[in-house]
Amino acid sequence: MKMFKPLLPDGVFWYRAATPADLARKLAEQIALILRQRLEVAPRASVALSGGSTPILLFKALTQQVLDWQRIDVVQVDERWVDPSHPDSNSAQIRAHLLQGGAAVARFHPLYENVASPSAGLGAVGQRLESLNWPLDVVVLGMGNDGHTASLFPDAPELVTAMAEHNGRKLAVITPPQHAQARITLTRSAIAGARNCILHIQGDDKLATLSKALTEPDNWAQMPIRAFLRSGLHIFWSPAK
Ligand SMILES: O=C1O[C@H](COP(=O)(O)O)[C@@H](O)[C@H](O)[C@H]1O
Repeated sequence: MKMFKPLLPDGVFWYRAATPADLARKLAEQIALILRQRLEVAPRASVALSGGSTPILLFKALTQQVLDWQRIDVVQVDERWVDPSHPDSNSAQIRAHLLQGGAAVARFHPLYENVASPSAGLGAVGQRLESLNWPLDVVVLGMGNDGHTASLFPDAPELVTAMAEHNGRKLAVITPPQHAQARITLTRSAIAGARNCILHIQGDDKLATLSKALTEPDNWAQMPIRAFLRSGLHIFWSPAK
């Protein structure tokens, strides 16, 4: 099993664990610590969570954390435009694995509305997010092996707008040509503006993707994750098993 640490830019922190479960525990502790510290100085604290397969163990570990959950805002990094009963729904995963037990009282802000398309739902979802205190306190990103993060896909026609650095918009609709489902995602500026940004990845394939992304840091059009591989990022990695 390879467990090397890639050569990271200055100010990028690296954590690794022996298994995905250990990694999830370590990361949940770190997120809870940040949220508790924030709650000492602010009435509420926020965490934005990714979808896909990687974060499920994290959700389960996070739900075990002792936190004043009533004062926590849970946001999605991105969502596939499917009904919450669909197995690909990222919000359904958060509901099933995180918003349980003590964490059930957290305030959840799904990036979904029961309308035909993300374009039709964008206004209502955006309005919901306006009630949050910005910037977000913690954003936990995932990464696909095509270099996408959130739903910022390399080949999406909306990518340039969603990646605009000083785009005042927090959300973008994304229609990745390779995927059947349209998406809604936090924009680069909403993610990059967060107080804490974490990348959560597992397995040698993701490590290889990360190493590739680090070779051409400015070329985010091919691998949007590159825009976030910068000082202040905390990367949590473990082998896949
Ligand atoms: O489609 C998505 O993929 C990425 C990575 O997912 P994973 O299954 O490889 O963990 C995820 O970060 C993103 O939120 C999700 O919508």
